[in-house]
Amino acid sequence: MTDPYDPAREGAQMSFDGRMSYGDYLRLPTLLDAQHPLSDAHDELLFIIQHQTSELWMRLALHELMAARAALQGARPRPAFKMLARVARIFEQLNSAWDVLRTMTPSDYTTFREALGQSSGFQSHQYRQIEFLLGNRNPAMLRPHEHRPDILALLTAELEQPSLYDVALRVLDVSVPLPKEVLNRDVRQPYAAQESVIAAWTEVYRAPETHWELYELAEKLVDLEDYFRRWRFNHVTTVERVIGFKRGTGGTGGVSYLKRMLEVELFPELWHLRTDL
Ligand code: HEM
Ligand SMILES: N[C@@H](CC(=O)c1ccccc1NC=O)C(=O)O
Repeated sequence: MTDPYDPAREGAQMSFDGRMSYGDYLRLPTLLDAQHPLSDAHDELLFIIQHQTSELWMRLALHELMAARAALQGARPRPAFKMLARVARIFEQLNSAWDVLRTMTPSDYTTFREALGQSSGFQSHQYRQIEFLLGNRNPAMLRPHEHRPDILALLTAELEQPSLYDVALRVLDVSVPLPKEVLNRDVRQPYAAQESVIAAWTEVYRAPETHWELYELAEKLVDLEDYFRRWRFNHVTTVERVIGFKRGTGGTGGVSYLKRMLEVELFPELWHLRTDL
């Protein structure tokens, strides 16, 4: 009879006394001690893990987006393209995650919804920072964070900086000059589409071979927004499936609020230019 396989014979490390192990490096004790359901409902753990994993992916998305913006500001477009492509994939990951959550029926959710009180994804500061960074800016969204000066400071600092799209427009301006009002706008305020910007991006799309990097930048942004729109759509559809037209725990109209958010255009001119190309 042969001995059972022992990975130690081929060198697998088996002793972690005084050595950093997998769990040490990944801080698993902290990570796996952060799930505290407030009810006895079976599905509450799914709900918690779904949100915690989403927040982890959002953390990575922010890391990539901030680096991509810095790379564009530093005239390093190629590393920025790589990071933007990764962010689109992160959103794809978040999109697939809805398939797991959708296994929770309205009957399952009502067993613990009351335990959530007035908490809601509406108060996700990382989500709000992603929106602000991409260019969907509304200072009113700072208010739910007023009780947390540290988070408020992060979000306010984000509003003070040009958004990813503001930076993309400055890159565009180097080859296709834009009006001063576009470049010197108050970056804290919501962005409104401009005819002059449509005209500038149209030049890029009419001659991709002349403006190859701008063309690539534009398509990376469109790709990212495409995935982001799918996330919003998956969210609102799941919400309607699970709570119908009830008001949200965060106090908004629920589905009506989320449907309104479907109309947001992050990089409006990149979509508008296509009609007359
Ligand atoms: C059964 C599952 C879910 C339900 C019923 C639900 C419901 C809602 C509702 C009704 C709102 C509107 C705000 C309010 O009044 O509460 C909202 C906002 C939000 N939810 Fe969810 N949600 C679910 C899952 C998720 C998941 C998995 C995430 C991932 C992080 C998420 C993130 C958000 C975010 C970021 C907002 C703010 C959106 C914005 O302001 O544009 N939600 N959700
Ligand atoms: N707004 C949801 C509650 C909810 O989904 C939620 C609650 C706490 C933490 C995250 C949540 N997810 C997204 O909004 C509701 O109205 O049922």
